[in-house]
Amino acid sequence: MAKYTIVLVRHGESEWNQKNLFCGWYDADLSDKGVEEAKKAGKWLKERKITFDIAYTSVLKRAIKTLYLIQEELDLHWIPVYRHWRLNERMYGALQGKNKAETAAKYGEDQVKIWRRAYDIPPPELEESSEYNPRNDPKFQTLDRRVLPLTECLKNTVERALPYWHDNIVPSIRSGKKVLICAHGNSLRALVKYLDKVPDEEIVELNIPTGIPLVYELDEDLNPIKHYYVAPDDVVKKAIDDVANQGKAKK
Ligand SMILES: O=C(OP(=O)(O)O)[C@H](O)COP(=O)(O)O
Repeated sequence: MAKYTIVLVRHGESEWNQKNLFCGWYDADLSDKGVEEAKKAGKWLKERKITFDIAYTSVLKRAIKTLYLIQEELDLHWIPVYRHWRLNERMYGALQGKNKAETAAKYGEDQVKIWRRAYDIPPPELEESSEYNPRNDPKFQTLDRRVLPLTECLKNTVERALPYWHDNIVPSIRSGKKVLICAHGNSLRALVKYLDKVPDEEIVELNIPTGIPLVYELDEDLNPIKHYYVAPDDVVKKAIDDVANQGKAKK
């Protein structure tokens, strides 16, 4: 019997997802399709009578806006929302701004899969002078420069996301609050890896689609009992395959 239920949602399609660019900490907006996906996510939750007391998101607008659109569908504008950089997408290093298919054509699909999905192999670092360096971004000026990454593998993302999970999200869950987390493909892969204890070599095959709520039922020790997407299986499968195929040389 589940003691707690939490919901994870990757934001709707961003303008950079649409262009098939590595995005990471770049603050891309939602595409028109992404706005519709976010609204649909809210409708799916409403149909299932899933509601929330509190929500967590990153400091990136694609996740913040998706969360707000879900709140609108559920008429939950009033719940507390916490935004934190530790829920940001994985910092994609020097790949940020590059097209995934073109990168696969140049370096090979196997290399791109390693950069996208290997647990502990980070892409090359951003140059200090890069326009994408978070150390030059006003959003992050109050943070210690040493915590701001120039690249991350998933392992690094797990390591920086989990303190926020343990210190902020877990106490909310344990207090009985119904929690929604609206984040990113790889910051959610980090959380799923931790919750489901997915081995390093298996996390490579996990892809999370945009805008489809993923429900986790947890026991009293916060161990997952089961998880499921709220969309029809064929919709989920196609969306997951589409994410995996973004790293192919030709789409
Ligand atoms: O910014 C990104 O993720 P997001 O769209 O979930 O924020 C990445 O570009 C996702 O790319 P990936 O699926 O190749 O890891």
